[in-house]
Amino acid sequence: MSSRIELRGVGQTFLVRGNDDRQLREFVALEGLDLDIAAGEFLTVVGPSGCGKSTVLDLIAGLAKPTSGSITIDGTPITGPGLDRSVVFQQYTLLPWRTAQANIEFALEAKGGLSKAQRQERARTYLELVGLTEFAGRYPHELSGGMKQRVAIARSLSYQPEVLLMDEPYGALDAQTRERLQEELVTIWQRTGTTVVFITHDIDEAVFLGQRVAVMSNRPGRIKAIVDIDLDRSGAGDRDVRATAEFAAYRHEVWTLLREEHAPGRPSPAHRKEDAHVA
Ligand SMILES: Nc1ncnc2c1ncn2[C@@H]1O[C@H](COP(=O)(O)OP(=O)(O)OP(=O)(O)O)[C@@H](O)[C@H]1O
Repeated sequence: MSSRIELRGVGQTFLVRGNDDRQLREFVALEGLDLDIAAGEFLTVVGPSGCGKSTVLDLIAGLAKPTSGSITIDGTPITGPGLDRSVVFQQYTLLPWRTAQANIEFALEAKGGLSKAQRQERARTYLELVGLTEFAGRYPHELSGGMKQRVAIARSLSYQPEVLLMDEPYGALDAQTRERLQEELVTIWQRTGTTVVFITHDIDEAVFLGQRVAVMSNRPGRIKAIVDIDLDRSGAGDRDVRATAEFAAYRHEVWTLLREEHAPGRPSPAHRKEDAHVA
């Protein structure tokens, strides 16, 4: 239940109005972006604000078409949204008039192909996976922010997508809830083998979650470097993986790459583009 995704020479140009003359002009958000995402991998994406992270995710989701280049999933061009891919956004997009369980069932109804009993069973299974069995009957306003996001994740996983696309899904959560959900997500990913692409501003989050961290350059966005992360996350709930020396070293590597983007004239000698694994 996983898919391989390839982006080749992807460019995205938007037409925007100039501040002064209000004339339409081209705005290059992405240019010549190459990226390979292996089947079943957990890839995190970091980059300066406005570098095009969400644009990349929208393109993979099929919510937009690139101006140039190609994007394929298992060799087939992506031409629009599909049930093989599911997106989780920062805002909890739950229906307020439906319970947690009914929100998931509703999404499965839209997908089709399952009887009512199967939908109910599937919704229960995924609520259990995110630890919300006891809250199945609650409405969104009766849930905490972290719980709502867990329902949104359970709903996305319930379609059993091959690819889970996550755009800053934990951005609005407090630090402790965020860490717990990161650990839960790693466990779910290990169990399901889904391909995950996860966008974040948070370097710790990117290092903790990703098997690889893709660092994007300033606009126009490209993949500047890929950092392979080899961390033992087993027992992450009991062991503070984030406090280990390995974690700190990876964190520093990603931080330095990002730092160069904020001060592009002064690359650090240890992390010049040619020293890193450039995708
Ligand atoms: N539909 C659009 N029309 C015009 N410009 C757009 C559109 N969508 C995105 N942009 C511009 O493209 C650039 C990349 O936007 P995007 O949201 O992908 O960046 P990002 O890296 O996700 O940003 P952030 O980290 O701040 O969320 C930004 O400068 C944004 O203003």
